Amino acid sequence: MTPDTPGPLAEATPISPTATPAEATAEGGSLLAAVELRKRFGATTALDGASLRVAAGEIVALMGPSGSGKSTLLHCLAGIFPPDAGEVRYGDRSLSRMSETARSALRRGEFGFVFQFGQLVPELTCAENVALPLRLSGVRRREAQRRAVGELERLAVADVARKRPGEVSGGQGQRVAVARALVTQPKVIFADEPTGALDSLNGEQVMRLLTEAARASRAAVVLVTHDARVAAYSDREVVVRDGRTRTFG
Ligand SMILES: Nc1ncnc2c1ncn2[C@@H]1O[C@H](COP(=O)(O)OP(=O)(O)OP(=O)(O)O)[C@@H](O)[C@H]1O
Repeated sequence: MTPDTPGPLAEATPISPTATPAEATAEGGSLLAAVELRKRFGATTALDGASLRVAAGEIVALMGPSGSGKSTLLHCLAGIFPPDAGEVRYGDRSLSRMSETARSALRRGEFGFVFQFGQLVPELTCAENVALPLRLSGVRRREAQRRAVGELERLAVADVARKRPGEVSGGQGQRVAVARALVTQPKVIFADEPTGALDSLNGEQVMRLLTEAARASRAAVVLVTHDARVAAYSDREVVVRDGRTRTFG
């Protein structure tokens, strides 16, 4: 973004807190909440009392120095690994009290993921990659393919539907990954450095498409980034430092 370009928030559609789906809202109106999370890896303390609340439809950027615990917080929030202490709540459910089967059903059904590298299956076409989460949820092949192509159109990469990930550019591949994260209409999208491997123009495009699509489907986004231009697409920035969150939203 050039300095004279209006910031992305200027043209973003404001979100309404009343859009929160009542059935998935914890006390205090948050969809997802981390309370006093602690996590160690051997002698390293990754999280040291990190807390965060995310409202339905809200886009939150986690920022902070390298090694401060951002990715660990994102992984705990997504139920990918458990905290040693503290609690993650999704609506009125505690992730730590759920079985691993229930947690993975939650991840498949309600969450979407976008990472920096290597997330597309190289043997499948881009459309098949986007259709994959639907197929895993039992959607029939033809319907999954139809919805995948629709999602690729929304991300302006329908032309790569039949190509394999190795045949598309980094920016196109990342849009395909965003399409795959959105195709199940998740309530929360977790994105860890989603533009980290892209140049700034492609990074801006991916962020614009990701946030527009998330707002259109009222999905919340939890985003880890080092880049202030990427964080500018969020509604709120939370700084993680030494395993602690500096704000509690
Ligand atoms: N699987 C792991 N095994 C051992 N140590 C880990 C593991 N994952 C994270 N850590 C350590 O925990 C701390 C927090 O790591 P984390 O990846 O959460 O930080 P980060 O803020 O996301 O960093 P970066 O911005 O560099 O990606 C670091 O000291 C890291 O080395």
